[in-house]
Order: sequence, then structure tokens, then C-alpha cells
Amino acid sequence: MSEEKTWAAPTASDPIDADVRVPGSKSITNRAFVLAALSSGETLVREPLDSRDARLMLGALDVLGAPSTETPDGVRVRPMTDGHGQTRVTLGNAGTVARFTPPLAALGSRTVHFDGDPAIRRRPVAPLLHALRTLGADIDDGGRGAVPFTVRGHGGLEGGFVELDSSASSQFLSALLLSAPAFARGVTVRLKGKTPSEPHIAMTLDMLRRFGAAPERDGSEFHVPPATLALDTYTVEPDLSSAAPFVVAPLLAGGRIRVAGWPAETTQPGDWLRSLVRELGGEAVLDDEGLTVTGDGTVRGAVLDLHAVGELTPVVAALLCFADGPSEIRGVAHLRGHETDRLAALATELTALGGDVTETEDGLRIRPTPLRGGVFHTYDDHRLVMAGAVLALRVPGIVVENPATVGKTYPGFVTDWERVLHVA
Ligand SMILES: O=C(O)C1=C[C@@H](OP(=O)(O)O)[C@@H](O)[C@H](O)C1
Ligand SMILES: C=C(OP(=O)(O)O)C(=O)O
Repeated sequence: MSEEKTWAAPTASDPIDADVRVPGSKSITNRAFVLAALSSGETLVREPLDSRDARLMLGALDVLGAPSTETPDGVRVRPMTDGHGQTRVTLGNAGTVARFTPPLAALGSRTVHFDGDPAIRRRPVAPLLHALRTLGADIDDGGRGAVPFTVRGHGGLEGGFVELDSSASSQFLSALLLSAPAFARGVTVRLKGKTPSEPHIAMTLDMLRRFGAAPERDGSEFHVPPATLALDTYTVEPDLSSAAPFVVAPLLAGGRIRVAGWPAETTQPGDWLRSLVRELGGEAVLDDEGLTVTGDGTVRGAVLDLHAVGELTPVVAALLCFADGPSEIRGVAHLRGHETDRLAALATELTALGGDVTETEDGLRIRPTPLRGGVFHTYDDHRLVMAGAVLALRVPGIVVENPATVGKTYPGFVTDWERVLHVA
């Protein structure tokens, strides 16, 4: 991770011609760790992400009674065992840790305090805490409905039927489903309203099945019966959302890039980038070697609904600043509750560099204008570092503030980006 407080992100002086391999998926890694902790035997998680969020998840599981060991083959996670007394889970600003681990605490007998960065205290969690209480959990949040809160474990969770509003974050639903096989009666969740990030729900269901559970879905109703989970080995795919800045680079700089190891089939939202590239005028070819993207340095303007793939918004917004016409991003009001208020941050930072970017009720309106160099503030948000890098491809003099914050999901990002642009 860079020790610099700012990063003079490189401009593309030539068309890109590079291969890149991005680290493991945050979403898959942290699900695999949770499911491994809930399993009856040890699980080897191969090619996991090693980043702040992944380490926070392992730290949380450790204090909850599921220790892990790093080996040359990957991370070995041991099954969770019960304990007593008080303990503390550190959340950082990891949504997956804040949402996926409280149900685990309710399954044990410890009293577990959850807290993290100031930013995580502002992120939504109340509907999940409410649902967990309905399912039998004892949670003290001081009436705030937010981090910090305390889960007092009483040795198990009854489970059963619950209604859930998961419109602020799909992670509420994933959290209940992931732990449900260990609830005495499993869980039946009926969704009120629409959840964002549908691919992440599909990911949760798919991974539950791989670990031996039998989740069912009927529209907005989900059922997970009790089950004993077990899986010897789980291999994590590369993170296709971390690949986003590399995938879009040829559209801005021209040339080609190959992202190695792009899966032929996946539940990751980043797979949508293939159709985005084509819609905006580039080419994307998937074969055994990975995904090869070519572009000629032009980008078409577009109206895009990113409700299902919200985490891609910062990079896509940066890209659309260089389109041949106006664009709009819709369906992402929930990004106001992400690492930072991403809609406000993007509108503020892009406008400060000369852009014409305005917030709408559920997204951003982007009218391409010439941009100038300057400081791009990143609000402790890894994906804003990636957005700043994308902008700099075409705008000399962009200085990205606090690049190290990208270590939430991609500690080697700056090094890999500079190598791709031949400045390393
Ligand atoms: O389940 C997951 O792993 C995630 C779900 C999404 O959260 P939201 O539904 O809160 O956007 C996504 O944005 C986040 O990066 C990871
Ligand atoms: C929203 C994100 O993260 P988190 O897992 O903290 O919710 C993200 O990575 O874009």
C-alpha cells in the first residue's frame, strides 16, 4: 500500500497494451469465510482477497470463536466454537462485516460489542437489527438503530418467519440467508420493497448451495432450511468490480487490456461490465485466457440503471465524463449509505474539476465538459481512488488524495495501475 498522502495519477500518453490480474473478490471471500466458520469442519479458502475488509472479517470471526490460519495454499478457517464473556468486533468501514457477523454473534453465548470507523456509524443497519430481534436475537443499540451496538448471545437463534426491508442494502438479506442454516428453524424472509445489488443475492444463494444448504426463492420470498454446512475447499474468483477501472481504460486511452482469470460464469455484478463496454462503443471478448477489452478512445453517452450493480457507479461516472453526449445514472439512491455518500462525493469532486455533474433523486446527471487537473478527494472510499485514476487517464494533473484507502479491497491497485500505464 502506498505511504504517500496523495498520488499524482498517471495520464495515458499512449494506447494501452497490457495484461492485468486483479485480486480475489471481496464479496466472495467474505462470504466464504462466514460460511466456513458456520461449517462442521475446516475449510480451505483458496486465492482469497487479502485486504482491509478481508482481514477485518477474519478478525471478527476469530473473536467469535472461528480462528483461521494463513497457509501457502490460502486461508484455513476452523468451525466456530462457543465461548463466554465479553468481546469486541472491529468493523472498520466494511459493510460485509457489519451486516454478516451480528447473526453469528447471536448464535453463540458471548456478549459482543460491534463498532468501527466513524463512517460505518452512518451506514444503515436498523432493518437488519430489527429482523434479527424478530428471529430471537437480543440486541442493544441504545435505540439508535445504528453502529455501535451489542449482541448478547444466548446460545442459538430460533429463526422462523420475518419481513425485511432490504432496500437500503442487499447485505441485510444476505446476512440473514448466510447464517440461516444454523438457526433452529432456518429462516423464511419476505422482502418488503426491492433490494439493490441483485447479483449479490444470487451470489449468497449460490455459495450457500456450494456449502451444502438448500435455499429456495420464490420471487420476493426466500426460505433456507436448517442444514449442516461443509466444504473442504472454496476457490475465490478475481474481483470483477476491482477490475472495473482496468476494463474501462481502453475506452478512454484506446488500445487493449486483458483481465486474466475472468470467469466464464459468475454471480459477480462486475460481469455486467462486458455489456457496458459494448454499449459505450468498445469490444469485450471473453475466452479461456480472460476478458480482452479494446477501445478507440471514444465513449458513447448513455442512460444507465445501476440499481443491480451500484458499486460500479464511481468508475462508470468517471468514464461518462468523457462521453460524446450527456449521460444519466439511475437507480442508485442507496449509494448515499455506502462508504461515503457517493452521489454527493462524485458530484462535488467532478464539479470541482470543471465537470457538469448534478445529483438527481436516485443518481447523477453528467454533461461532458473539459476537465482540469486538481486534487480529487476520496472520502476514505476505495472506489473513489479508482474513479480518480480513471479521470487522470485523460486529464493531466489529477492528484488523488489518500490513495492508501483503496486497500479496503485492493492494496496493490496503485502499483498495478502504474504498471499498466508503464510508469512503474
Ligand atoms: O453483499 C455484498 O458483498 C455487497 C453488496 C452490495 O451492497 P449494497 O447492496 O449495500 O449496495 C455491494 O455494493 C457491496 O460492495 C458488496
Ligand atoms: C459498498 C461497498 O462496500 P461494503 O462491502 O463496505 O458495503 C463497495 O465495496 O463498493
